[in-house]
Amino acid sequence: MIYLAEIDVSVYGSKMIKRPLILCLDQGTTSSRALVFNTHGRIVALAQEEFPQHFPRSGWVEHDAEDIWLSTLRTAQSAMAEAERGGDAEIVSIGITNQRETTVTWDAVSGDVIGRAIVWQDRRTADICTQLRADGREAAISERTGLTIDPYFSGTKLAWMLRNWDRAARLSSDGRLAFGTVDSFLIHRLTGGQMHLTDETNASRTLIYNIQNGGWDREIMGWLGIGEIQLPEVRPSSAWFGDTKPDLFGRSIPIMGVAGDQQAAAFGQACWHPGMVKSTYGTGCFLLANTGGELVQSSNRLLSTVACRTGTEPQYAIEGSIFIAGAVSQWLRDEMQLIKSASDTEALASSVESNAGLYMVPAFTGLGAPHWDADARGAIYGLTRSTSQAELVRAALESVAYQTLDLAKALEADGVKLNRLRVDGGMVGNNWFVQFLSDILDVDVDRPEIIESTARGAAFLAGLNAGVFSSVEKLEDLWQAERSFTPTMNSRIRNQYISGWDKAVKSTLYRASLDR
Ligand SMILES: Nc1ncnc2c1ncn2[C@@H]1O[C@H](COP(=O)(O)OP(=O)(O)O)[C@@H](O)[C@H]1O
Ligand SMILES: O=P(O)(O)OC[C@H](O)CO
Repeated sequence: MIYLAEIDVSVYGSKMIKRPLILCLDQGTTSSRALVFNTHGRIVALAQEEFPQHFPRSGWVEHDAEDIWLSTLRTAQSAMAEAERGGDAEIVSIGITNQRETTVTWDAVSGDVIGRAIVWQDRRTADICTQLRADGREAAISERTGLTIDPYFSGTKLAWMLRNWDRAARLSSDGRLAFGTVDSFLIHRLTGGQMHLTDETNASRTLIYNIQNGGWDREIMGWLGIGEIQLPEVRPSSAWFGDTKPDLFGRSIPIMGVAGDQQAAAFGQACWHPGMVKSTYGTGCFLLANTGGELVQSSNRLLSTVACRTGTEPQYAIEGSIFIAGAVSQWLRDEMQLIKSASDTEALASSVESNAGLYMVPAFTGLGAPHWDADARGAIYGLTRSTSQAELVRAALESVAYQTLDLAKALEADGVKLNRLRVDGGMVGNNWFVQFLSDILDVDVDRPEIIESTARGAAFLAGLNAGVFSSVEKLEDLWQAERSFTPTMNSRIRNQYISGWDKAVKSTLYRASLDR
């Protein structure tokens, strides 16, 4: 199979086709999106569906895996029909990128999903984490997995399912319980149950995968009480992950690239060299710094994680994970009903001159890096009789920038200086927020032309593997900044703002310690 990508005409088998395209399935926390990319890395079709979030108890977050599957399938079919309309273009390869850590189990024989998927934000396994720590497992888990013990990761979620769902326990003793992250579940469904696979970036978020030797860690599984389970086989991100079942898309299409959404975003942002940093603002915020072939262990409570690779050598990144970023706007819209749409936040925040001493710590599902406090809960400090809707909205947006600063400080303490930041994700459409971020970080912030970096990264992986893109170097030229934001804030005000935030976080952590 040869693709003459540069001139946009290809030979596919014996058939001449014009315009080879890549379909990317971007399965996020709040919506499933399907995007079709051409050989210039541009989007030619897009379909998106939000799906229900379930919050059955305080701190619990669930998805119905069938919603994940059906919304993925529908958006894929719709984007594909749009992109191939006219008959002069053809999708030749599929890339998958997904919300990470979210845990799905199914019956390996019937394919039936067991219970709901437990989402990465879910905190129900805090007790299992406390027990692991009490058993003295922290150092070994951190060294082998690059992660910290926290409910965020898949391992304790899987352990919880086995302890609490009779059907899961029964299937496990019969040797037919399959475990997977969302990529794995989608691959299983897309291939008609033929393939049980995952990629190494997703595996590296499970807490049961050893990133030092690249294999599932049976000892950690034993500590968690995870016995007989069918685990997915792990492949590099740019590899063959099976062909789709012919009846889904009218023909079989190869799945040629898979990556967790944050590693895919780093790849789509062309952060291919050590020291390059990107931060994605979707539901949460995830800052990844490329460390190349070096597995850097953080001394400042950041995570070590596997990055996408196209060569033979493993690649790594250091990551800071924040649980609530764009989700603050959703909370203002859905729970507080202060705004009609997330984009209303920009005009409201711009309408006030200063933050009026108001701070919101959005620890709705605990605090992630660098604090890792599963018991912390959200708080607002500095309310007065004159506090306005606009000030509250501004405090919510500001909190995302301060949380990023906390990550940047930890990164710097680990020896990686943040010189410049590439941003993407739904929230960076908000100019006020990106300017405030640049002011608080005191660095230039680049927003790329295509903010769908996650999908683009997965399309790059699948396209490189399919031969649609000839080399990583050529792809580097496709990255363009749409706008760069330069710091303009006076340093006295900046320091004053940061000091107010630091006190707000300290108070929140103190309060959590009183509740324990
Ligand atoms: N203009 C905006 N200002 C602030 N937040 C926004 C804006 N536009 C979108 N968001 C937030 O960004 C998130 C959507 O981003 P997206 O990258 O699609 O997330 P995900 O992949 O996690 O589903 C939502 O939480 C939404 O509230
Ligand atoms: O759905 P997103 O884009 O907020 O990403 C979720 C992350 O992968 C969780 O680790």
